[in-house]
Amino acid sequence: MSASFRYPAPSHSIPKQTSLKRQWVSPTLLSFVAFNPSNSLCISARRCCESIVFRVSCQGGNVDVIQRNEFEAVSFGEAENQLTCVMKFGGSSVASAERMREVADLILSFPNERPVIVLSAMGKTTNKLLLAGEKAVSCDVTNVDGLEELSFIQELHHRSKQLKGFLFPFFSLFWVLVLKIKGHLEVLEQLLKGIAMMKELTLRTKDYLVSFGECMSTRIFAAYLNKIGVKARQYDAFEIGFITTDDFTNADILEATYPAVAKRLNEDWTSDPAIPIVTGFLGKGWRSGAITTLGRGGSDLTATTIGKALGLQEIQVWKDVDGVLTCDPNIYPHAEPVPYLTFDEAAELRCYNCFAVLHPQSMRPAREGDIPVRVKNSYNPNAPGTLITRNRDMSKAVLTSIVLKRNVTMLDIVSTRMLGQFGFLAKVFSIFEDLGISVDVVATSEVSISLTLDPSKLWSRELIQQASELDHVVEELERIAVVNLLQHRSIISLIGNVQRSSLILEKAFHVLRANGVNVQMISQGASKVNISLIVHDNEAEQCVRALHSTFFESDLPELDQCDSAY
Ligand SMILES: Nc1ncnc2c1ncn2[C@@H]1O[C@H](COP(=O)(O)OP(=O)(O)O)[C@@H](O)[C@H]1O
Ligand SMILES: N[C@@H](CC(=O)OP(=O)(O)O)C(=O)O
Repeated sequence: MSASFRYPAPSHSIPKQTSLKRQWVSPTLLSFVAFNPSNSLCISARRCCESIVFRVSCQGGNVDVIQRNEFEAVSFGEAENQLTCVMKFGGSSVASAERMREVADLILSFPNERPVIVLSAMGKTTNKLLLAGEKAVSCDVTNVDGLEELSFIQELHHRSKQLKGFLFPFFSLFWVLVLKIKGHLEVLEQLLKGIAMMKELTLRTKDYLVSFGECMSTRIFAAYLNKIGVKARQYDAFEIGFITTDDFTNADILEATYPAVAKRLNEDWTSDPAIPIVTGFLGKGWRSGAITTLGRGGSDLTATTIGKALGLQEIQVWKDVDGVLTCDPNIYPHAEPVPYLTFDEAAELRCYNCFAVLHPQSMRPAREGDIPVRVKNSYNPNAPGTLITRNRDMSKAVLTSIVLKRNVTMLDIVSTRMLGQFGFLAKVFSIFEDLGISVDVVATSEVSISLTLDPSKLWSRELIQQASELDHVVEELERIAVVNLLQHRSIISLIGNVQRSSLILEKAFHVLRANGVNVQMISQGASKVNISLIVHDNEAEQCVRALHSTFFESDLPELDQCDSAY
């Protein structure tokens, strides 16, 4: 088939009075997948349990089937037309075979896009893989095949590759897929046996272990698209130029990634157009050559990296919520979608030790490439979602969102005045640098510093479990200061309009006082988009709810009045 097909909008792709024979196309006519300018259409349809690709001509409004091709995929897009956008689907969007089918329909409902698809592992596969690895460490090799998590993963992926409702002929793509997925599941079982034998699970092994999730989901999805007649090509990110640091479980993407990824995807697209289906979350360590991961939720970063690398028009991040919400809906169910955000605001939504809506680093490539990011709900595609861009109209904006980070460690460090002010600050930060620990929120006076430790680095190094490492930090600091280590604290970040920070603070403190909460530290970052308040863990959720109802559920004073007042 020609490479000049393009899929049209289902609504206008085929005349209403279509005379496609009913025995061929049942009422379950699914999606129109390709179209060429000479008025011939390729249609993917489902009849009973069968997937069919039709090629029809629709000259003069009459539709005649000119070819019924059940097993050959049609080319997608025109070679001379470049890829247009990235669509990233998270685990919640592709939690089952049925969901994969819905996501495929969703992709096909954007007729003018030539997308790169980034997929996460199906559902909770990453969590299950990690749990299986941890259990394997303390289990006998002979018991590994009985691990509940392994059975769950095997069952989920076996079921998905069969994609109920689609009969595949012998020697078709389906059998290639069966063998590939079977191969992955076998290697996974061997890996878990290896962990059980060695009785250790290093960070490097952890990354290899979780990579099975994305490697399998993308293979299943690409095979499914091909089966319904949409030509797709699967890619493992670590094979196409995603070069990272060797910080296993929390690797950073290196600059070399951008040209390498662009070259590979563009060249393949130009020579043989097929929708790229790329594994999210994964990379290759530049020194070790081993598989790395970008930190939990890292597929968002994969998507924005591809967007920047290819200079695409838009990055779409499809989730299970109606966009970025005014706060975490698990904390407060009345959270509402935020229609517009700037990259700076979105970057401040990061949350290392809780499940944030966007990966903490994912805004960087989008901002650098100035590519709009749209956060959408794959369960509710009609919801407008959130559009994230460089600038937005801030004239009516006060508070945008509230982020809660729980279980944070805080240090109060008071100088013993052995060093001058500059010397003191420099020494404190050099201690953190030497120990490889990043700090998150900081507030200083001439002789004291209060700070919270950035849990992302602590977690990746598993320092949280190793209290001795924290003791070591304190020991080092005690050479120059009196140190108070405070645990079980929460950071409440108020992301809002810089121009209205006094209004935000006034309101926030009024609410906190009314709730009898004592703020232990306050900091406004250099970006000024974020005001952070540190409170005790056990007061935090109540604070978020109270702040939410004040800022988002009741009327704020007229902004003109605020402007003249501040
Ligand atoms: N401010 C927020 N806005 C939207 N979702 C949030 C927010 N804070 C936390 N979340 C949580 O983030 C989830 C979506 O992120 P994630 O699970 O990483 O999605 P996916 O796996 O689909 O990429 C939501 O289901 C919600 O529970
Ligand atoms: N599967 C990985 C990467 C990822 O981005 O997932 P999700 O898009 O489902 O948050 C994780 O669970 O962390």
